[in-house]
Amino acid sequence: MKSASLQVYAVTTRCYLQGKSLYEAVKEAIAGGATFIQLREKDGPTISKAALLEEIAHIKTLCHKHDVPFVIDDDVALAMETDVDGVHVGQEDMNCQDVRKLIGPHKILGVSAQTVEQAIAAEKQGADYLGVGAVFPTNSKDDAQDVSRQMLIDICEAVSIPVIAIGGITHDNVRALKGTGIVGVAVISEIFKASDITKATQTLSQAVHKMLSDVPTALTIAGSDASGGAGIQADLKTMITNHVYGMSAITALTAQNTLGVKSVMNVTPDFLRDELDAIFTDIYPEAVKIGMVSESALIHVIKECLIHYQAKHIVLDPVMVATSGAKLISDDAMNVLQEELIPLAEVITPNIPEAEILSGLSISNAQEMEAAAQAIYERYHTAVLLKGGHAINDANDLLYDGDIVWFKGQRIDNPNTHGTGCTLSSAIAAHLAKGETLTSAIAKAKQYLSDALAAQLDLGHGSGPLNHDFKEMPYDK
Ligand SMILES: Nc1ncnc2c1ncn2[C@@H]1O[C@H](COP(=O)(O)OP(=O)(O)OP(=O)(O)O)[C@@H](O)[C@H]1O
Ligand SMILES: Cc1ncc(CO)c(N)n1
Ligand SMILES: [Mg+2]
Repeated sequence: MKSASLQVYAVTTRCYLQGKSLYEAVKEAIAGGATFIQLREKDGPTISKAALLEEIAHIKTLCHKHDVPFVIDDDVALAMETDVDGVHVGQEDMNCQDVRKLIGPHKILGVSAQTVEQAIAAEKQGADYLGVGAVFPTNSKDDAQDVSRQMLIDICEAVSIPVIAIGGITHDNVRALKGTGIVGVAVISEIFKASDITKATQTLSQAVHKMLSDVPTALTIAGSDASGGAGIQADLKTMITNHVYGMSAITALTAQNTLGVKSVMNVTPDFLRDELDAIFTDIYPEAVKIGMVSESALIHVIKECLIHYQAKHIVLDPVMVATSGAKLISDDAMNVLQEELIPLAEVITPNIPEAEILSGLSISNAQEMEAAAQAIYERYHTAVLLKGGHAINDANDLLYDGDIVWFKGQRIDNPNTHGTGCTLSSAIAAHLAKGETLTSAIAKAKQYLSDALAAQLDLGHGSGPLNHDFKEMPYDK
């Protein structure tokens, strides 16, 4: 069995067929691109044994004609009697080692798993693939246990046999499974509940192919840093090392290095619009990071384009001052940024001085960070990640989105912090592009930043850049 045959795995049900025979329904599903068929009789067969055997023989011939594997759920004896391609068993069914012995080495054995331990055990006992779920809420299986995205990722990493996801999957939500490591999805109602089964399978199949083949994409709208440690350059390095395809709309060129900013040349609003049009009409970014934008005319263009193209997962780093102390935004643009861009963002990432300006409160301890983050949140209704890099003792960042979540970090003894803010915000965007939740994107981004800082690169005469491409020495909290 090839992994490719697991891409669109159709699990049958008689619930919704309304007079159509199961054979007809399977035929339509295969015509629409189903690559695997599992016969499942949730409450036992509703037809006579003789009719069932005849139906199975019929479906088996059809599947073999189209090179589609055909297995039976639970009923090992029936699978052997009908000599189909294999069986699928759950944790409550027969032990998989015993099933493997019964069916022999050549038949397909699929196993349902909900934990890493179950997955590893099933692989050891001879499973050919794993079905993991429920990944979304579902009505098709009452006892289905919820499996988080992280659990799905952990299971895919823990085993070398192919993994498919199951449970509540539709053509609309399948994108969210991107980047988990699965090779396909199993569905019941998305296919068999449809009045046009062929069309529904085609739509699902297209969405699955897109989910499996696309690399995640992200865009940074920011300024270029000639010395490569911050801005666009930091963002693109961050995106590629976090396995996301990065694109850039440059708002300004800065002649800067680790000692400071010598001069700035903004692009024209028309040129920025051309950049954004070129990007959004071709390779659509699944997340957007916004960094340095120093003029209000540029902010207007960004706002219009983000709304026009319905941009998602916007991470706004309200860059005001460079690490070296240089001012990177005009006062007038500051106000426009606050009023026009902050409300569009999924999260904003001010450092302590920026949060003081945005909240009008002074910050000198953790309680004051919480109060300032809450004040900013209440004003703009946008989640706030208040970064603690400018605090003295630690490097704890605070997310306020109605609730408070602290992301704890140890202060790393490294004076080379040029571009930490840019790196953190683009890493968050990269993980959002991969489908992570906001809190898990922030946790992973912070870990990446800590590792890049702990790698102790020491370049330039001032506060130098991070090692975006560290390979070893992961920083252990
Ligand atoms: N010495 C350090 N050790 C560990 N983490 C740090 C250190 N300095 C900064 N950080 C972390 O780096 C991230 C960026 O925070 P910081 O407050 O430095 O942002 P910033 O001032 O916007 O950065 P930039 O100077 O690049 O604009 C945060 O997650 C912060 O906790
Ligand atoms: C271009 C650019 N963007 C952001 C920062 C913030 O550190 C910087 N120094 N330069
Ligand atoms: Mg910053």
